[in-house]
Amino acid sequence: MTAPRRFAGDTLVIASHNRGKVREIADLLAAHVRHFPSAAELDLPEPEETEATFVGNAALKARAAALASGLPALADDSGLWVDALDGAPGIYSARWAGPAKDFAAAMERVRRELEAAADRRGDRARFVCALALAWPDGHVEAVEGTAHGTLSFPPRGGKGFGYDPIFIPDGHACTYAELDPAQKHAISHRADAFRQLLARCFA
Ligand SMILES: O=P(O)(O)OP(=O)(O)OP(=O)(O)OC[C@H]1O[C@@H](n2cnc3c(O)ncnc32)[C@H](O)[C@@H]1O
Ligand SMILES: [Mg+2]
Repeated sequence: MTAPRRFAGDTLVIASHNRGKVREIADLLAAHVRHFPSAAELDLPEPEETEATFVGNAALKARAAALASGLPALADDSGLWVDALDGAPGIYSARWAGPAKDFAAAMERVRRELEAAADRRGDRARFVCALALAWPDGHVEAVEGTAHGTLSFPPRGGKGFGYDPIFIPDGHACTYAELDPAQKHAISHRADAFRQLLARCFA
């Protein structure tokens, strides 16, 4: 096995067009990287996510941004995995919200499909976050983090983004959207992935 490649520079492109994610990634990176322009700030195109896995799509997005910018780039591909829906919406989590990014509608679809699920496997779910760090020469390092929990309806809380208002992380009584950013960072799927990436590429 070859050793992981370390990140040595002071600028890392955040290859995401999702402002909620970019904010969380910037928080989690702040102590380790000096400059982290986002793909939107650099006007980089948003590639089509054609892979079948979180890691595959994270690598695709990171590689595209590294090639287009000539700088190392970090991408996040994440989503909500609902046990009773066999993992849906999963890698399609953003697509369930449609071009208008209507997460109220996407959360309502989760509720409807959960209610209709024939085998009533309950309300267990997890958030998954794959992070991929790519260099302009095409090299990629990738990790995947998870946070387990249950779903709760109606949606609650005004913090966070996306599906946060329906996800209650294990060990808590409130949803992700009711937690302050620092509390979410202590337990989130994204923080879990960052712990692994920092140990692998920034140590
Ligand atoms: O691909 P980029 O440009 O990074 O932005 P995106 O929003 O399309 O991101 P994804 O393709 O990874 O889709 C992930 C979806 O899952 C949702 N999601 C990911 N992490 C989340 C979190 O911490 N809390 C709530 N929802 C989350 C989020 O709203 C996205 O719609
Ligand atoms: Mg996306």
